[in-house]
Amino acid sequence: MRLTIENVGKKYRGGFWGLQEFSLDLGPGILGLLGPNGAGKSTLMRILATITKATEGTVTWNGLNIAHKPNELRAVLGYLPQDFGVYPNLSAQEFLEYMAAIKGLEARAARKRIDELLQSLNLASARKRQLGGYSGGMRQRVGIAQALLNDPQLLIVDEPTVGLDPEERVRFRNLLTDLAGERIVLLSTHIVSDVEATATSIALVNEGHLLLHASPEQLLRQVENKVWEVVVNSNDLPMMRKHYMVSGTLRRSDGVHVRVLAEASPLFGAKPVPPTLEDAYLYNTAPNRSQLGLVHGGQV
Ligand SMILES: Nc1ncnc2c1ncn2[C@@H]1O[C@H](COP(=O)(O)OP(=O)(O)OP(=O)(O)O)[C@@H](O)[C@H]1O
Repeated sequence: MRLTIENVGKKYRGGFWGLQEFSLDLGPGILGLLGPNGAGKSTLMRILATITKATEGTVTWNGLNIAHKPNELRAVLGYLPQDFGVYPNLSAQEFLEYMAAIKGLEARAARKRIDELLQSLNLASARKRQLGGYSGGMRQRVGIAQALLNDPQLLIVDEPTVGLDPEERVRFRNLLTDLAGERIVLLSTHIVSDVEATATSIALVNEGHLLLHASPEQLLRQVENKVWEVVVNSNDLPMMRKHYMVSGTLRRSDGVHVRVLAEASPLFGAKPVPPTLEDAYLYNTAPNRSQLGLVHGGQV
């Protein structure tokens, strides 16, 4: 199974390009599509889900152009859009039966599949309750259930953890990991820890462009020996932020522990620390990259 995206661009009305010269070649695994709001993630996902057409470039699914032959992909596609709406007066069971009918599943096979999904998504006991009374996490699990009705080979989930509490978020990530295997899963998010926990590869997207496609390990290697920690007085924080690429701060009894991204030791007393994906994300997307090269001799 292969999804190939070649030089894809999407121009919106008014001439604005939401996506440009975007290329990726994907096989089975979980791809984390990571980028800030407005980067173009949903645009790409809508093109892949055959909801909107690319203005230029091609997407092929197992060699077939999805713009010309969308049905081959649609038959094996599961899609959880960002603005997934549920019908508040339907129960989970009714909603899934309705979605199965829309997807053209045969009724008996659909009932069996719905039973399995309600069990595996821990919704069986709530199946008869109206969706309007579900928590955010439960609603997202119903969203995933409808995306899995046809046991998709390509599963697309757009910002699935938005609005979930931390416990629900962790549960959802575990669920995605369990779902991987012999399918391509595309998970779009602006939350680094979502992809840290699940992705086999990460595509960083910014301003409509693919910045890079790499494994989490490759991303971490990129910032190895470039992350430093320095303890400063809280009054010095504004100055630190002005002159350095600060990727995090922690208040402790001895002062503020500031994580700084820099090519070389940024300050006297700065300690090298192991990088995280959050550091790598900032390294690639920060607007003011000149801060990386700043080397200061003296203490703050
Ligand atoms: N229908 C549209 N018409 C015009 N511009 C659009 C349309 N949809 C998206 N855009 C613009 O295209 C760019 C990419 O949007 P997109 O929704 O793909 O980003 P995103 O990475 O998914 O961010 P978010 O998480 O905020 O949705 C943004 O600048 C957005 O304003």
